[in-house]
Amino acid sequence: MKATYLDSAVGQYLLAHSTWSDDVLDALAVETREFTGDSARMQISPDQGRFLTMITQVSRARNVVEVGTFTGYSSICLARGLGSGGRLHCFDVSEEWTAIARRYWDKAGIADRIELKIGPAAERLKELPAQLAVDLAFIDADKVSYPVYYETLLPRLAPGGLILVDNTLWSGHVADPTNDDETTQLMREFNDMVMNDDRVDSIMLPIADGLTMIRKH
Ligand SMILES: C[S@@+](CC[C@H](N)C(=O)[O-])C[C@H]1O[C@@H](n2cnc3c(N)ncnc32)[C@H](O)[C@@H]1O
Repeated sequence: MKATYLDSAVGQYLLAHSTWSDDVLDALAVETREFTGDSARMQISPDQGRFLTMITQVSRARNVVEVGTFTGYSSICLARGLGSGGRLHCFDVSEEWTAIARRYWDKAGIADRIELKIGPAAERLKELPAQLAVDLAFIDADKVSYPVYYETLLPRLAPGGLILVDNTLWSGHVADPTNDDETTQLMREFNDMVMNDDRVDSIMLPIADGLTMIRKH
């Protein structure tokens, strides 16, 4: 488990009572650590991955957008939750990291459901076809651009559509009034923006580093 807001015994119990064991994802986690070193911390955790698969399934999402693909862990989890004909549109700036993702999409047998666009997502998101209605989006890229990703994706969602946003608890720093580092302040501003947006309802879940689930009215 990544950052946890539970004590360790409860955290271990939770892990032992959730299903997620998977050879492809385990191998991807190992290769990501070997190839990217410290950057491997950016990868989502297995419990979060299982949640992404389940929420994609239960929401019956057909068109899913991911902003921040890295080496592919979350994209595999999202793509696995898609029903027949479903598509995942991925965005990332890194050719190098997403080359690993492409290999694992093949291994996981889901490459034909995924389209990847390389470049700054704030620009490349504008290339999504105008008629494409997004059912579910997962935002997990540069924190400074979270408001732009949110404002770009929200109008594309049908009523009932979902946006999931990662790292919204930022290791708990957002709730520490003595912490005023730049990213903590950005995350607080983003969280306040969502909370004050009357177009949506939202819930902040203590999964991994905080995952906010936002539902458009
Ligand atoms: C936290 S990682 C994503 C982790 C991924 N969801 C996973 O499960 O492994 C953030 C990713 O955002 C990408 N990124 C950073 N700035 C970006 C930008 N302006 N546009 C698109 N992607 C960006 C990085 O290249 C990195 O791969």
